[in-house]
Amino acid sequence: MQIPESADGVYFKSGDRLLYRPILTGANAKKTFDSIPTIDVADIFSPDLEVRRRIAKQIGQAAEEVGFMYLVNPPVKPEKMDEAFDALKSFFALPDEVKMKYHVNNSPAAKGFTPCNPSDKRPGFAGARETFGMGNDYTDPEQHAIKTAPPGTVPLNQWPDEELPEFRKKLYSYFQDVYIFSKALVRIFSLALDLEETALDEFFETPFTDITVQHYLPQPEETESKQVLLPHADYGAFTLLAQREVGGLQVLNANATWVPVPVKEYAFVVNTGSYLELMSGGRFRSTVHRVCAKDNTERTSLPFFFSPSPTATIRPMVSIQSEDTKDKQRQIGKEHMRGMMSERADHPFVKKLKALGLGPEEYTYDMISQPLA
Ligand SMILES: O=C(O)CCC(=O)C(=O)O
Ligand SMILES: [Fe+2]
Repeated sequence: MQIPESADGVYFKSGDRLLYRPILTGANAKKTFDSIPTIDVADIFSPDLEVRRRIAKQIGQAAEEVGFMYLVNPPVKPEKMDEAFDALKSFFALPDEVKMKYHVNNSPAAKGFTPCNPSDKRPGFAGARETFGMGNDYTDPEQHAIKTAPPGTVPLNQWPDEELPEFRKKLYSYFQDVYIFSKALVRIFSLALDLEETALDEFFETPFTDITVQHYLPQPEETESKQVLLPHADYGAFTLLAQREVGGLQVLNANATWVPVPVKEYAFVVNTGSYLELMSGGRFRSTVHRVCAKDNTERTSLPFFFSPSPTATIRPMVSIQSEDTKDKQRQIGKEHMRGMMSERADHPFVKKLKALGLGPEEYTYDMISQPLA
């Protein structure tokens, strides 16, 4: 999808839709945020429900007013974050021909390495970044606590065990902690909607998890305004982003002004995505953001995308506040397949599905982990 540019507003992508927000100035300007709120979650596992409710109130307010927040003192230790970033640094430092062994085209779920390709015409990709991704793969024993793989399942994740024997262990150690944190946040969001604390649990029994690490490359000829990740809204339930040393993330407010999200060491930047927007009847916002290159430096960002189970069908769980979400329901597995089909036309798995003549209505998430006939 090409994203048009305009002097009067901002075009952005959400899932497979193109949306627009006008710049409002003077008398038209709305009351909106100009910074990202900070919330202390040190007591997220407190046995006292009232303490958890207090955290939920603050997080709910931030999700409604901004859609982005810093969560400080999270239950993921600084050492874990450092280990994950260090492991990623060693991965991206490998020679290209080694990284190419783990190319996303080897994985039906497009997990693994995507090289930086200057001729890649996809928005935000041209010469800007390379990525490494991992996510749901129940053939990995590290995920057996969530689920074991049904017979015939093919592996989806790819690990550079040969070159970096510690990489997988370090990334999984981080994954396990952010996973537990995310499950706790599901309950916090439930409380924030004045629901029973466990009311949303059933949607997240075997959640979609996805880490897609972005390694932004230095942009020697560019000024600060070069967009290296184009404006978009995340479509998951929520995202837990870890940043280290170099910033560049910006968030769009209601007047279409870009608000910076500078690095706060060892905090998570948490943003609510379109699935939680729908489940919250439009209360929690899926806010537009982008990344701009800065000072010709490289940057690595580590997002953990957390979504309902592929088998879940989500719906508004409280009264509807925004017309946008009226009467909507979404089948998560199908949404995922549609996203993959629209974003990765050149992927062999996507081509194979097309060759079989299957239309979007026939896609099921199981197709990804079972060999295609
Ligand atoms: O690199 C960042 O800081 C943000 C990444 C992001 O927004 C995304 O991957 O969806
Ligand atoms: Fe994002």
